[in-house]
Amino acid sequence: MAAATDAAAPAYRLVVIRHGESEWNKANRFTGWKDVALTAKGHEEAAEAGKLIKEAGIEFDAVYTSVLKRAISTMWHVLEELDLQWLPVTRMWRLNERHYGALQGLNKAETAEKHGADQVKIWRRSYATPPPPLEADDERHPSRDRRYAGVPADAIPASESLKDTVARFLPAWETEIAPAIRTGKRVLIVAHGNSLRALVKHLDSVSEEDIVELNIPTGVPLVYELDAELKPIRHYYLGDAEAAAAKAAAVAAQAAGKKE
Ligand SMILES: O=C(O)[C@H](O)COP(=O)(O)O
Repeated sequence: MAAATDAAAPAYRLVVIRHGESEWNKANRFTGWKDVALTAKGHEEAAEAGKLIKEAGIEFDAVYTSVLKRAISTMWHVLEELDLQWLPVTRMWRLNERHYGALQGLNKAETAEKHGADQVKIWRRSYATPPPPLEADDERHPSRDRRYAGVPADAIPASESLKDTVARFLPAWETEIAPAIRTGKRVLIVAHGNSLRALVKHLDSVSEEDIVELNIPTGVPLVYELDAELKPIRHYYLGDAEAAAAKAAAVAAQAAGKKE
């Protein structure tokens, strides 16, 4: 795609979507790399995301997603709504959700009751503080999951801060996704709340202070219009902006939410 001549006209457009509601989103549990499925509502959200993209007349040439089924299933719904099931898909562990360490499986509200709301907000939204790690011999440790067999042992996390997530996400962006966009490929990324926070922080140069208050809603297409240097000109959610903002606020409030 030629670089835009009009300053307001984007050179490129990127669409990113957080997966639809998952079983552990519904149960208000820390999920991270636990490979949970979408709920019925999550499947509906994913199909609705595809419909919104189709109504907006947006097309794609390449799709990137994680190796977790809540993102992969969301991608399938979107491609089905667009009748683009044939598109090339790249599944990358680097697009996985942030690893939540030993918090994975715990209820967020119960964890806030036990450790305090401030501590949970630090674990969920701070930039450089990781959650407590998994022990190496924990059966949940990713080194025991054959889908990560090709990942160097020192790259497999037992817990991740957002800073760690940015550091392992960016090689995927710099070496595969951004070059594809620069060749003119119209790209869709279907990923996770915190791996997308990592991308948004990079794209918009969000400060370590401001990133604390950024939350990504499930299943709502986020459109980035980029200039020739892949710098954002503007970004916006498709569909009802107030509904997207309300969903993002609900994500922020989960630590005070549902107990099991
Ligand atoms: O991994 C999870 O628990 C969620 O997908 C993201 O959780 P968070 O919004 O609490 O970071």
